[in-house]
Amino acid sequence: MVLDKIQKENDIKKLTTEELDQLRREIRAFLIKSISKTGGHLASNLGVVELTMALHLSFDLPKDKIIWDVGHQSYTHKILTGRKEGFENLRQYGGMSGFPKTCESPCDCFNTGHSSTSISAGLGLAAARDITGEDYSVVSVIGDGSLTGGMAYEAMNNAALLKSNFIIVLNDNNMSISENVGGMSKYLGEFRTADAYRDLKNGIMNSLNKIPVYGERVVKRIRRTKSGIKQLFIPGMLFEEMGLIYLGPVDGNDIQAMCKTFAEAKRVDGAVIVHVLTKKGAGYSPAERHPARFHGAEPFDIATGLPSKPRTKANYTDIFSTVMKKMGERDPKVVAITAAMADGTGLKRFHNVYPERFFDVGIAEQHAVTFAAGLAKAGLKPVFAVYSSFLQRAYDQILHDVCIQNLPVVFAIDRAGLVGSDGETHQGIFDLSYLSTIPNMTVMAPKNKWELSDMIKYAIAFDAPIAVRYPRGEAYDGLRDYRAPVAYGRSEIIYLEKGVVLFALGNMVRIAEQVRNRLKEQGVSCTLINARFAMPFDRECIREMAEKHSIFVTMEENVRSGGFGEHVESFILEEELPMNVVNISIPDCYVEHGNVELLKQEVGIDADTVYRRVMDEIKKQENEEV
Ligand SMILES: Cc1ncc(C[n+]2csc(CCOP(=O)(O)OP(=O)(O)O)c2C)c(N)n1
Ligand SMILES: CC(=O)[C@@H](O)[C@H](O)COP(=O)(O)O
Ligand SMILES: [Mg+2]
Repeated sequence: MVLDKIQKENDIKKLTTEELDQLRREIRAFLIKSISKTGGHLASNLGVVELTMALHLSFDLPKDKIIWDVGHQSYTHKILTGRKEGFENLRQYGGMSGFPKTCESPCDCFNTGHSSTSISAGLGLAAARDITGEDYSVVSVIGDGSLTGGMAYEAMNNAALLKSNFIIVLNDNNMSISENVGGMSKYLGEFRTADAYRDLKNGIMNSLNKIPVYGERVVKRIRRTKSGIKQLFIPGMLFEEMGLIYLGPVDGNDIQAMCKTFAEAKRVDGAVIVHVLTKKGAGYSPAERHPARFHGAEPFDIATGLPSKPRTKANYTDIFSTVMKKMGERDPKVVAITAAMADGTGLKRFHNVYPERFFDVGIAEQHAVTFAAGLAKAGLKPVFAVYSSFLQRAYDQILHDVCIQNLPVVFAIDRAGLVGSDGETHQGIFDLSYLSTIPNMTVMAPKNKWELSDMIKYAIAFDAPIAVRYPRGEAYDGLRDYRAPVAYGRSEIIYLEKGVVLFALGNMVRIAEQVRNRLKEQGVSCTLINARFAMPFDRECIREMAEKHSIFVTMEENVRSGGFGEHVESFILEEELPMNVVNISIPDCYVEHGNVELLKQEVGIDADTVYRRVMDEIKKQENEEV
């Protein structure tokens, strides 16, 4: 196996041309086999095998710096830097991350996970290098999907100004997770179909270049001129007009051609963009045919490409998807927005039925929020479906554009809570904190699948900013009989006793039920309340509980700081209610990748830990009484 010759970075440089050809096949086979077992981002990785090899052949790691945008396509880079063994426990607890991690290897120079950050980070490294007088290349690899994110343009604008030597590799597979969208995607798409035009341009440039002295000057002048000739002959003119040098497009299958272009890019002064054409899923036909399904794949059968463990129960996203379709039918003012996550958020169905009321804005969460504000201002009912961690970057738009004007935008926040294998960049554990402090914002969380449906309907009918947060994965179908109508700021009492109150939010109600059963076995009487609203939480109910309870347990899947429990606790203190508060939440830290149940134990929000903490509090109070 040629792959066995790769033990560390730069080993690839010792291989012959024939061995390189063998290596690309072996890497593909290896990726397909290992991801079929562990799951992971297969399609994007299959597309960049040759591109990654060319980068590793052309640059000197770890001296040179490669920044992978999002980082979901960094698997070949991990293999080429001696981490092949890590794939056995890819994205599992304690195992190798699915994203670049500086703690894993000196060849990972910058952590990523969220999109469109690589050009800014790369430019920062390049500017620092220039100041400190060091000598290394900086390369940011960004996909065409990630190039729909605003930060990428802010960074290119700045790169043109700074004039630092800096290489941007545009990995263009004509796909985001699903179809890429928007003007830039259309612009890049034209390069793909313009083979004849490209050949013509290359032919003319080459012929001119061959004319001694004058030819080269003419080529330079053509590049500089703003005339129509330039428009005709120079692809990537948009980038060149911005002040970046454009090279390409280059065939992302052709290692030699890419190496040649990278060598040319290194000689360029200033920022240069190398446009590489790749194919998502390349080399594995199920992934080529269904790149979106194999973007983030669950374990699958290699022969058929079908999931190894087909899902039997609906998840929260499915429920949201069904309700949105219904609401679209009921109310023609309902419009849906996604930031490049139509599949992941379940809006695909809404799109199929109401294409004219569906907006995929690209990976542009900030724009999505302000765009929703505009739609709401004009009388529509926008629902922005978004993952909790990706909404983080739109904090100011939520505050400045939606909440100050008190506009009725619905935030359907999926992946709220621990998401598992994507790890710290993707855990949705901050939204309660960042939303609850914004005046005019209402925040809800459902205990089960029926309540999610009720809350989405309630939110769409609501006339102010409102968020419904729900977790990744299977929707809870217990507590079906508890379906009191949703009322503003009111909780739902599930069992009313005395002594201990479990005041649980969202999917923590399920855990609270388990805790209560165990407390009952020990003869401890226990009230269970489904909080429903994180903001405004049910103050009236808390006051009432103080009459017959001495222990008040808040339960949430969010960090402690600024979270639900902290707000409730400060209310109890302010009102001097005679109850001791036990705050069950995630400690203020970043939570790594791993199985969600395991992570819950690790951070102390599982049933065992909650039960133990309540029993400790009971004992403490008993001791105080003696
Ligand atoms: C801020 C943010 N929003 C959404 C995502 C989810 N996401 C991950 S990869 C991806 C598509 C990226 O497309 P592209 O950059 O072209 O890479 P490809 O998958 O095609 O290789 C999206 C939307 C993210 N990681 N970060
Ligand atoms: C890399 C990235 O940001 C997405 O692909 C993400 O991994 C999707 O997560 P889900 O699997 O929860 O949809
Ligand atoms: Mg792409």
